[in-house]
Amino acid sequence: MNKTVEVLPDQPALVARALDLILSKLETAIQQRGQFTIALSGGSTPKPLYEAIGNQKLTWDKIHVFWGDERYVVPDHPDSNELMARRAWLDRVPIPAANIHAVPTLSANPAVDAAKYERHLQEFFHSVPGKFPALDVVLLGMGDDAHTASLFPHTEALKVCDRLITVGNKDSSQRITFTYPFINAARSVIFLAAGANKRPALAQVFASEADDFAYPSRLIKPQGELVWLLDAAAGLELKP
Ligand SMILES: O=C(O)[C@H](O)[C@@H](O)[C@H](O)[C@H](O)COP(=O)(O)O
Repeated sequence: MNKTVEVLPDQPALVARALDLILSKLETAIQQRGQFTIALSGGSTPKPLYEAIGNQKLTWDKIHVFWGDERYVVPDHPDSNELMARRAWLDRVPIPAANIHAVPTLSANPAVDAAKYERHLQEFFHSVPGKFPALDVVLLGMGDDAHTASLFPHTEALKVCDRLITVGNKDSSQRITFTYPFINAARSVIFLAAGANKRPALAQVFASEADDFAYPSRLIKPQGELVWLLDAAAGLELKP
């Protein structure tokens, strides 16, 4: 694992750096493999990044968008990660509808939809059960409790290591999430974390010893590249 930690002066600088990184990986991926695959995170931090990507002139037919996690709500629900990304970016660019690989949430059974998303990913990547296909980029945020995607502390989702997709739980609300082994198969994992409220969780995630199940972002150790992009408020005391 190749880990880098960058502390940017503020959130606009963090977004600008994330955009640079993603555009560079997009260009390399399309040159080398003819397509670019990215999994998006929800939350508030990435929204300006999605808006910035939506302002770019890119070869949209070669770009495929997935979600690393999704709330178990209908796609037009205000909590939907898909809705946020569509409004901020995807509905503003000529990306083919087939390139937007939204998480299914309409079967009224999260486990059924998780399995459905897994099958879709396996078909897209021509992979077989037991293999973890590599996305070019998985974008992640981190909650104040050190959760990432919908992998929350001390939940069953953290024990799922033989699937790509599973059901996550935040208190009583159900989610669909990449498993941590699937995230770790990515060529690049980019965390975006901003705000002083992230400091206590970051201290645990970066500590040499701590309980991975209490601080799930610790489980993210990709075979490829791990990049933490922090603003100064979040990264002030970090000794990478
Ligand atoms: O569906 C979600 O909410 C996200 O995927 C979640 O994991 C998010 O990334 C973190 O909670 C950080 O959220 P902020 O960016 O708002 O701090």
